[in-house]
Amino acid sequence: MARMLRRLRKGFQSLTSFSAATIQPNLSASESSRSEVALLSFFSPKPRDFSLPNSSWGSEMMRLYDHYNSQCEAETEGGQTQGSPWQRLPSYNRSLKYAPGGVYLSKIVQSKARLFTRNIREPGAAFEYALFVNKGEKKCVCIFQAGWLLEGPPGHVHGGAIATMIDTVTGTHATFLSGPIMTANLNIAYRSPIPLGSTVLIESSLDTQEGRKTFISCKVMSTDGSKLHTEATVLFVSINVSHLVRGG
Ligand SMILES: CCCCCCCC/C=C\CCCCCCCC(=O)SCCNC(=O)CCNC(=O)[C@H](O)C(C)(C)COP(=O)(O)OP(=O)(O)OC[C@H]1O[C@@H](n2cnc3c(N)ncnc32)[C@H](O)[C@@H]1OP(=O)(O)O
Repeated sequence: MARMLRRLRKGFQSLTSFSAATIQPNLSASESSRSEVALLSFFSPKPRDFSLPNSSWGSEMMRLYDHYNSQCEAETEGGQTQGSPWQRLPSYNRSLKYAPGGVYLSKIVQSKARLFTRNIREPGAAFEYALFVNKGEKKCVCIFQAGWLLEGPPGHVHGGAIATMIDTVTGTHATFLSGPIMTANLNIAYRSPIPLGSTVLIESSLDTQEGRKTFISCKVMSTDGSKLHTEATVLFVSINVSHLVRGG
């Protein structure tokens, strides 16, 4: 049990200690990002980072990725990091890779467990997204391209898929700010439908932290900011990681 808890804690801690990707000097940011993925998958034993660009990303997704990624802290040749409040958060297909599960999960289920938003293999089919956190302003921006498997109303994104992305972005943001949390309350107002295949911005901002409670607001908008698609308020409650192992 103590070993399980140590592994869970390690997973949460790693969320706040990522360093931004190093950009190769002779390539454009997009070329560099794409080649980084290819190289990683061939030579690195590291798990795949799903928030790096892939061939399914459209031009708007790439433009926004390059825009935010260029503002992130970069490692200099001396191994120092340049002071920038922005940081790109990597994203893996297991929420906590080493979490052994609770008494309520069999070993078979746990070994097959995959993060909901990262479990469809075909690039571009479902949730394509990358998150950037601004430590100074305590806000987080996600660029999200909604694939064809997320259809709800004809030609538009399912409300449950939008809720999933809001929970994912604000939940990651709350974890970054407050450590291990669970969503206690999620209120959503759907203002205008999101066309399937489009790229949108999801902005998460901290409202208040009161004891164990972290209150976050979230907006889903068109990339030029002219259209509000969805807004939400979310309450997260800090938990002791043993809450997850014991099954609540
Ligand atoms: C899971 C963590 C994710 C980490 C990410 C890791 C790295 C990143 C990797 C990948 C990114 C993906 C990120 C995804 C994130 C998704 C997160 C989810 O979707 S979580 C699943 C859905 N949520 C549940 O299943 C909760 C079920 N509920 C519970 O377990 C409990 O009710 C809990 C923990 C929420 C609270 O239980 P208590 O016993 O610990 O605490 P009490 O005393 O009830 O509440 C504490 C305070 O909060 C208020 N509170 C609690 N629930 C409330 C509610 N529903 N509405 C309003 N207030 C509430 C209470 O009134 C109290 O306030 P007063 O201190 O008295 O002021």
